[in-house]
Amino acid sequence: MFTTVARTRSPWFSSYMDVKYILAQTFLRNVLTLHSDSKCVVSGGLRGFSSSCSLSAKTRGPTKKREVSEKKQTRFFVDHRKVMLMAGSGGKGACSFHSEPRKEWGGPDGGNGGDGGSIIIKANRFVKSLAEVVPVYKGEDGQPGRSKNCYGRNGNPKYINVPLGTVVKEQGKTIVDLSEHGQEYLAVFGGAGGKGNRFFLSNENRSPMNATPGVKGEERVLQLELRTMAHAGLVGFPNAGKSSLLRAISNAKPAVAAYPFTTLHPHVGIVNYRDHEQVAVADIPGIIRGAHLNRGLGISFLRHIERCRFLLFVLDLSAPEPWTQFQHLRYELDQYEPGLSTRPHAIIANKMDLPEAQEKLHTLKSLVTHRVIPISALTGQNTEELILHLRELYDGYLLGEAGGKAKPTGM
Ligand SMILES: Nc1nc2c(ncn2[C@@H]2O[C@H](COP(=O)(O)OP(=O)(O)OP(=O)(O)O)[C@@H](O)[C@H]2O)c(=O)[nH]1
Ligand SMILES: [Mg+2]
Repeated sequence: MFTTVARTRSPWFSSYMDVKYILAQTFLRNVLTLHSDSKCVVSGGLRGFSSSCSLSAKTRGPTKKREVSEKKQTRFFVDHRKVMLMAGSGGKGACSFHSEPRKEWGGPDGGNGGDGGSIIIKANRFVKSLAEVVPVYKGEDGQPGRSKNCYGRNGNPKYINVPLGTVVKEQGKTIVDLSEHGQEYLAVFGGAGGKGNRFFLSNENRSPMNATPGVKGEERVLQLELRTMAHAGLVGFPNAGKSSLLRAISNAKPAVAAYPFTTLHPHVGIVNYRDHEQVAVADIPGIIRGAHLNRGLGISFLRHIERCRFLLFVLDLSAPEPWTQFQHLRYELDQYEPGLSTRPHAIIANKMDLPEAQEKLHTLKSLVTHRVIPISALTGQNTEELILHLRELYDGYLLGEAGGKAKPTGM
């Protein structure tokens, strides 16, 4: 249409318009090609032109949330922290005298300073580790008092949110165990605000000149330690199949791989029963012989099973002498806390799907006095027996220890 109209005017004008038209078309084609891999609407120089190219976005399908690797997760999982807490100091009191026309000596009117803000440690079930806790906290200072009897504002309290199961310690001594959502511990008190000279007005002294400074806020160095809360703890050598077992019996999805020390921090899974009872099971990193001498990952993470009411020793029946694993595990547990291995427990003989396992099972049963439950976490073989036994242990705990309160220490 362009060219037809143009030709009626002059040949020069016509070729000029032709070139412009071609250029405009090329430009639009380029823009469309550039954006063709994403949903876009291009509005060209020509009025009313629009083109949607959302097709490629549709064919891409729903975007999948990428799984975070165990190693990356561990970077965000912190189970102990040392913190220095400095509460806010009180604001100083003011020293001033009221003065206005024809009332020159109106008396003292210096207001008091505000109190400093305290620091409170609060258990929050939405917080999963101590990674967000910083080394130093400083409370808000109170505002100073002012003339005309104006009091300074109090400093706002500062909250440190910690996960449930955080133990607060000072110089190694446990002060408080924050195990319930919303539970608070007032760690450091803010300093009291100073008094203004109005406060010192008396019949003896009609024009007090003194005002006091605010009190300095309290200071403390505390250790925060997270102890996972679960009813049962899975204890075993690396690669024994603890994480596979937790996956098989609960809703948790810890990483599973054929190399040792796949699990680097504890995972808690919930085993649900028909009567709506729930038993929490914790999978912790693998323990090796000499772990108490800091071999492997050490045994410091055993703090996570300190609260567990019963233990499940997971043995790898594909290993040469699986019964020795049981002895070594008990020894390492007792090195961490004497008597820890004597808690109610069961032995889980894992990897029963492998051919050599059956023979070793007989030997294992003849060597130990405790109940042995043969299973295969990989195929799910006999996991029902384990789930039922877990319930027996749980019920025994309810009857014996808690007298009806179905919670591990502090849960
Ligand atoms: N054949 C067989 N292999 C299993 C079984 N359970 C676990 N495995 C394999 O053993 C390897 C280790 O399993 P994990 O569940 O990661 O072992 P883990 O005890 O959690 O290991 P760490 O986290 O390193 O302490 C994986 O390759 C699993 O597939 C089983 O019942 N049978
Ligand atoms: Mg594991």
